[in-house]
Amino acid sequence: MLNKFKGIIPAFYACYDDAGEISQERIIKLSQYLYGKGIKGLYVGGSSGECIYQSLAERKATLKYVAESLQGKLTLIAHVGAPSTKESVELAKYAEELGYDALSAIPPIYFQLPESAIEKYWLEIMNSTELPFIIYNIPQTTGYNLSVSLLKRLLKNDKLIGVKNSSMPVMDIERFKAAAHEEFIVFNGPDEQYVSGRLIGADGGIGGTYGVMPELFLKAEEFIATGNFSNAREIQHDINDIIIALCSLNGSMYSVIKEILKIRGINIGSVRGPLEALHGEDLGKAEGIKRMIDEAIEKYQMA
Ligand SMILES: CC(=O)N[C@H](C=O)[C@@H](O)[C@H](O)[C@H](O)CO
Ligand SMILES: CC(=O)C(=O)O
Repeated sequence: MLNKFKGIIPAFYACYDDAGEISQERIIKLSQYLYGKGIKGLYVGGSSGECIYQSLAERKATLKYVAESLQGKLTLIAHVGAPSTKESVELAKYAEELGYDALSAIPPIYFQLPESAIEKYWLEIMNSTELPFIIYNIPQTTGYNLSVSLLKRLLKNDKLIGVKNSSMPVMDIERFKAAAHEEFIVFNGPDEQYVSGRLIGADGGIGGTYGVMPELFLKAEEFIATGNFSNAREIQHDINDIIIALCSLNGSMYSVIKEILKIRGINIGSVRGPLEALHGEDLGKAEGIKRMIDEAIEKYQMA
C-alpha cells in the first residue's frame, strides 16, 4: 500500500509569472515536464515551493493547479506547514478535498516552542483529515530536530506513515527506521546523500534539486536498486559537484535552478523576496551549470 511513496519525489518549485504572481499556466507546464521524466510523485508547497513566503490563497491555488494537472498520474504530497495551526489545518482540509495522497508539515516556525507544542501541532493536523501524514524534519532551518521519543509517541496515531528527514546525519534515517514499524517510510532529505541515505534504510527521497536533474536521481536509484554500487557512488559524486555549483552563485539556489529550467524552455519565473534572484556578475552563469547536468546525463545514459 505504501509503495506509491517509494521512489524519486521532486519538491515542486514555486511558479510565478513575470510580475511575481502565482501562474497556473507555468504550474501546469512544470508539473507535466516533471511527470514526463518518470518520477514517482511530487511534494508540493515545501521549502522549494517557498511556502513560508506565500499567502494561504496562493498556496491553495498551487495545490489545486498541480492536482488538476496530475491527479491519478502521480503520488501527490501536500506540505501544509504554516505559521499557525489554524492555517495549517485549513490547508490540510483543502488538500484532502483536492484528493492529495498525503499531508506533510514542518514543526512550528519562529518561536522556539517546547516539544509538547510541536507534538500538539502535528497531532492537530493529523486529526483534521483522513489523510496519511509525513513529518518534515529539517533542523537546519526550523531549529528543531525530531526526537525518537516524540516519534514513538506520534506513532500511536495510525495516520503517521513516515518522516521526510533532511537532517545531515544519515544515521538519523537508520534511528527513525529502527524506532518505527516495518511499513514506516523514511524519505532521504539531503540530495547530497541520496545514495548513503538509501543504503542505510531510506525508502526513497524527496529533494529540492531533483526537479532540475531528475534524470540523475532516477539513474542513481536504478543503480542502487540493481546493486551497482560503484556507479551509484560515482553518480552521487557528480550530483554533488552540481549541487555545490548551484549553491555557489549570487542568488538563492532556487533562483539558479529556475534559470536552468528557463534555458530548457520551462519558464517558472524567479524567486520571491527575501530569497535573492541571480544577480550581478553571476547572471549568465547558469548556462555552465546546465552544461554540467547535461554532461552527467549523457555520461550515464548507457550505464
Ligand atoms: C536544507 C534543505 O533545503 N534541504 C532540502 C530538503 O531536504 C534538500 O533537498 C536540499 O535542497 C538539497 O539537498 C540541496 O542542498
Ligand atoms: C527539499 C524539499 O523537500 C522541499 O523543498 O520541501
